[in-house]
Amino acid sequence: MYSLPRRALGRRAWRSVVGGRGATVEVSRSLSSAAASSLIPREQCSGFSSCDRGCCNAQSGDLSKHAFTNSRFSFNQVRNISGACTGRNVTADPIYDKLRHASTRHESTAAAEDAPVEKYEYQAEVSRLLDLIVNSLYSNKEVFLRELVSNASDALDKLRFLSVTDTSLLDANPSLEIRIKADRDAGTLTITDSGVGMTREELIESLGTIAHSGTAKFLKALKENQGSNKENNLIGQFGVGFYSAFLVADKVSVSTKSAKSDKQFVWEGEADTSSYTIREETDSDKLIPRGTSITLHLKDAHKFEYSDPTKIEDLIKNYSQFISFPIYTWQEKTQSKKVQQSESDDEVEKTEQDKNKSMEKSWDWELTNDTKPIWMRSPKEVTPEEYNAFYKSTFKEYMDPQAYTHFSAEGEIEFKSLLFIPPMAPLNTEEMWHARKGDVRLYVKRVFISDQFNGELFPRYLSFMKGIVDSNDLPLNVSREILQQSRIVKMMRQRLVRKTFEMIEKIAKDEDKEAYPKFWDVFGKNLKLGCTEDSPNHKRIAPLLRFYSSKSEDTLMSLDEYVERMKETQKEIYFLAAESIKSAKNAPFVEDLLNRDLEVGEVKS
Ligand SMILES: Nc1ncnc2c1ncn2[C@@H]1O[C@H](COP(=O)(O)OP(=O)(O)OP(=O)(O)O)[C@@H](O)[C@H]1O
Repeated sequence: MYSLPRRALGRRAWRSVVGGRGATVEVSRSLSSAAASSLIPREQCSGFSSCDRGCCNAQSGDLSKHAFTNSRFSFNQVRNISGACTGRNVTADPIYDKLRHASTRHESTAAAEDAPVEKYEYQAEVSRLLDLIVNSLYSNKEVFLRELVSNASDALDKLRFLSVTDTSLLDANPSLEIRIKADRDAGTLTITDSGVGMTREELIESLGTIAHSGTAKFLKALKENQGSNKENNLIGQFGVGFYSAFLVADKVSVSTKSAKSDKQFVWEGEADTSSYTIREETDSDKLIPRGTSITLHLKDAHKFEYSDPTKIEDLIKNYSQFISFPIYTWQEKTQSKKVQQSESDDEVEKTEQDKNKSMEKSWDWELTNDTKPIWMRSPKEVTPEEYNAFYKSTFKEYMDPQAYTHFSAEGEIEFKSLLFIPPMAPLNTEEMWHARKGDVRLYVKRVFISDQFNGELFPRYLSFMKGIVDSNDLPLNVSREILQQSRIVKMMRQRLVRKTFEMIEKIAKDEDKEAYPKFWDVFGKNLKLGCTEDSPNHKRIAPLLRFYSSKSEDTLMSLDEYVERMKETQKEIYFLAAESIKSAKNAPFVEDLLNRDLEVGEVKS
């Protein structure tokens, strides 16, 4: 009864059922590749030919080759790398050498004899973003800590994953942790992780360009909302990643030692400038075994608040309680201390307590979060507030999910999962039909593997789902190819889809009659697409479809309700693809059906 054959729908209506043309639109190029295509070809590059030593032209071919193959370098960065042509052997890194040699500006200033400071220009988009952040009136500035801790956690995840195949990466420091130190006297806040760290090129690539999804999305939304007063709220909605440090700091310094390199580098940026610097760390007191240490030099207006260890502890508990690595904060402790008993007469006067103890203040690291992943806990122990908080902190969302489910699959395959239906569709409608990085995080035995396998775990029409999947059966070195051929993954996918339907069905039966229309408004198109793309689940999806009709003009109705109202002699379901119920009713042949008291459904065209 529910099958909707293409013939019966007609071309226009069919298109509307499968989601319209939008369903096949490709995601537009990312900002990073757009940046790559805007790189200036060698022959147009004045920067190369102005080298006063005449050596850069000879090398520029190498540079442009590098620039075009590495989409994240903008020409500005390439051109402004300083220290060029000095012949100084700053680093053995071949890419860096090429960039350095090709540069024509000589802006390096030697901070120490052997550690020249290299100055770089930000990509234009970053400058714009920084300008917005620095001058932002966005009041919820504390989100910066959530962003930096989440980056630290990502860096630890990356290291843990790499160390599965190369245990030597952990040699320098076996512990995987985050430490946060608020220093009242210095007015600084330092977040240190023992994660994967960054090489010099990674620093340039990551902290000088916009090559990552969250910030790119932010900029896109910003463009779409230009001139409106929504700009400040967008910071909260999208998160601006690392750059959010400038919400509270006027200078940020990042000291980082990659697991892949034997050198440590320091990146420094200040608010209100269009450039940043990088130098090698040579001070032996400041060397770290591996990882990244980010120091925020707090703005005067925020010094008091964010150099307060208690405030930092509260923020971590609030925003980052679900990070699965230990987060230690530097806290002052008051301990009772035993004192030597004096035999003098004066001492006899003191109370017993005073005699034996006095209070002692000291500073120490204190574990501030619970490191057991929420999906490993029993659903009975987790509160709805915790699920909502987990959703918001993990997926950087600012609203609660519409629904969630937490379950373990046992038997032939074993995995645990926590799935969420978001409250809103992606702002960029083109993204609606594509698996987005970050939405489904795959773990194997608690080790984070990737957040780019949504397409393997969910069908396209459910690409809006977010969640965690932690498998006990997959190998740790799992790749997309393995996933695509794996029988285990096929079974996991079936279970995940089934659980998703259960959640949607639950919303449909919710006592709150507004809940399902709200869901339908956001994700109705997805279900229509599912109806045509997922024939094995056809019968499960069809009862979830909703329409307006000539007898239900203001309230969405289901096919079941239509069937219940059908006349005894009526054999067919009548429907029409139209822009609105009003235009459907005006269609000439509908009039005849209405005169015969037959109900006509409307499918949005
Ligand atoms: N603590 C860190 N350790 C290692 N790399 C880092 C660290 N912090 C930032 N990075 C690098 O800088 C990049 C940019 O960080 P940023 O927070 O701006 O965006 P993101 O985390 O990639 O994206 P999003 O904020 O959308 O999740 C990261 O992708 C990562 O490569």
